[in-house]
Amino acid sequence: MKLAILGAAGGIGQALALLLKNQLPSGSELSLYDIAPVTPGVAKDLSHIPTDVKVIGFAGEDPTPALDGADVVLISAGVARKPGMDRSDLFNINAGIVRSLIEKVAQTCPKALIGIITNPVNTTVPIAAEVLKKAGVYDKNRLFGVTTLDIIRSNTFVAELKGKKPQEIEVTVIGGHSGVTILPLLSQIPAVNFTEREAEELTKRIQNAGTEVVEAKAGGGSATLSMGQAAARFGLSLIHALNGKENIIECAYVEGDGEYARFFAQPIRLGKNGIEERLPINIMNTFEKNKLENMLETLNKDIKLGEDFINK
Ligand SMILES: NC(=O)C1=CN([C@@H]2O[C@H](COP(=O)(O)OP(=O)(O)OC[C@H]3O[C@@H](n4cnc5c(N)ncnc54)[C@H](O)[C@@H]3O)[C@@H](O)[C@H]2O)C=CC1
Ligand SMILES: O=C([O-])CC(=O)C(=O)O
Repeated sequence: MKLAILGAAGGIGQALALLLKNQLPSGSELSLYDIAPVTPGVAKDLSHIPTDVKVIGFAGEDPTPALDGADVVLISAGVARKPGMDRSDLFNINAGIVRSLIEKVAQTCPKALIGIITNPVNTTVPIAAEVLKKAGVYDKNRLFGVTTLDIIRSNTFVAELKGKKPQEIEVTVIGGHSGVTILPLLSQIPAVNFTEREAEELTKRIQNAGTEVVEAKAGGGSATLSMGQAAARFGLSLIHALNGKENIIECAYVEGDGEYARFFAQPIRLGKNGIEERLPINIMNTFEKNKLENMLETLNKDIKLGEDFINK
């Protein structure tokens, strides 16, 4: 299997590449691309780690050589937030970057499973879908907005609050990937109960966790290491599913049945063709139902912005 990272020289890209060099199945290929000239050097550096994963690096304007034959493409190319910015402030720069990279994916490896990390995810995923559609190669089972960071953060924060082991908690997080559109289904965690106040405060912390990191990094960027871990988990799930492993469940921001919005983060079962099944979203309590209701206007606006960017 070949996995390509676009944006591989960045904070997320390098952390992700390191984790994948160590965790991809034996015989895999890791292909690194970034406009930054350091990228072949990042690949060279990683190539000295003794695992049976081949790493090659490409820099410059054209990602085509890096994409050639890729089975999975993870995209973290673009700019990150600084304090005072909202994820939507990244749209002006990142929308064009995602468009041009996806055009190359459509030409070079149209069957690849694509994971979009670049923010604003609520909007960059619809952009990618529309570009692929225009190229005649869109398959809604193969395009994912990577929201795994919301899940691993939720697992950590719930475990902290309830004195549990974080590895034993798995929270379903639905909606999108910004502010009010991030909705952890705390009521669905087995054997863990929250007071109304705990649920309110924890939901707010999970929704603001990206900002927590942006402020703590004081102008030096946003989450890169935890995101590297999240993207490695998601990328490995895609690779294992392509390799035939069954019953791999992840939450991701994907095109679904449109019940709430055209794109919606939800639990999915992965397989050899990407999404095998969109799993039902379990019954929510009133608190969560209200939060869901309240996010939809924002989420649908974010989606339309992406669709219009390509179609208008
Ligand atoms: N989905 C999620 O949960 C998360 C998403 N992000 C987003 O991920 C993106 C990347 O974040 P970082 O790695 O921290 O940023 P970074 O600035 O460290 O790295 C971005 C990399 O993209 C490269 N790049 C820019 N334009 C490019 C192009 N046209 N082609 C190829 N490479 C290009 C840059 O040279 C740089 O190496 C940001 O948009 C950030 O908001 C960050 C954290 C979580
Ligand atoms: O907050 C940001 O800008 C980066 C991000 O998406 C996250 O950390 O969840």
